[in-house]
Amino acid sequence: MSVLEVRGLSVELGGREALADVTLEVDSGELVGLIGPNGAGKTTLLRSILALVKPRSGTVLVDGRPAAAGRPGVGYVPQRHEFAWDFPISVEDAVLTGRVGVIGWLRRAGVADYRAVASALDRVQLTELRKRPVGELSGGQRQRVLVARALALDPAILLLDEPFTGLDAPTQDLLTELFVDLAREGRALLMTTHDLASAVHSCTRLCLLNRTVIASGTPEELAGSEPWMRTFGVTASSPLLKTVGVV
Ligand SMILES: Nc1ncnc2c1ncn2[C@@H]1O[C@H](COP(=O)(O)OP(=O)(O)OP(=O)(O)O)[C@@H](O)[C@H]1O
Repeated sequence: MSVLEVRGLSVELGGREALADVTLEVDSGELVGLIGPNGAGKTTLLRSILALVKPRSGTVLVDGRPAAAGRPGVGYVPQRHEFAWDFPISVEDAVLTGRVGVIGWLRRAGVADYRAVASALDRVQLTELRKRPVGELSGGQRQRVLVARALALDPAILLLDEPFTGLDAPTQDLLTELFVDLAREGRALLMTTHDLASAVHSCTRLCLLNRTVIASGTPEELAGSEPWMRTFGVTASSPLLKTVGVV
């Protein structure tokens, strides 16, 4: 059984079809790159998996059970601008908010919660900054906080929405290495990204999306230009094809 199974998912937003008959599976041990142009429906797909968007039709199963908002087992790393960085809390407390679904809103965090936070901070190499207010962090440090916040749940699947936007090369390398390691340890990862070269290099599988799944396969299986041209609506002379190494 796959960790994530999306079957025939269609979603309408503002009277327009954002996703049409999307079928996708992500297994334990996979780092799947969700690739597509602006407006392709990538974020909508992640939000549907989190049950934050109601589909018109289709099903989403996580570990064989219907997706439900806030359920443990699904770690979500939103785009950086979606988090309230001006909220006066420390790095440690921001990461702890990732466990609210486990702790409950009105209960105090326990030893297991603080242990999970410490371990997540260690994985993103932020232990030294744990007492710093989140408002004082750089963009790269903020991105690492969001990853730690999702990891603190010890999720079976990690959903990452454009985790590399605006990051310098060393921070991007650190996170890429972490994602590859998490997949090797048996987690399932689904990541949207516009960094095509990096996705081709580091993902075990790519899912090309433009409202529906145009193609899915290992980077080697997607070595022809046709699915990329269809997904992005570009011609055979597009530099994009060079970036992904298919010409
Ligand atoms: N709340 C909303 N109401 C109406 N339409 C929406 C809403 N959110 C998104 N859309 C539309 O749904 C489509 C898919 O948007 P989505 O954000 O999922 O794309 P994306 O692939 O994540 O894009 P990007 O790469 O630009 O982040 C777009 O046409 C967008 O305008």
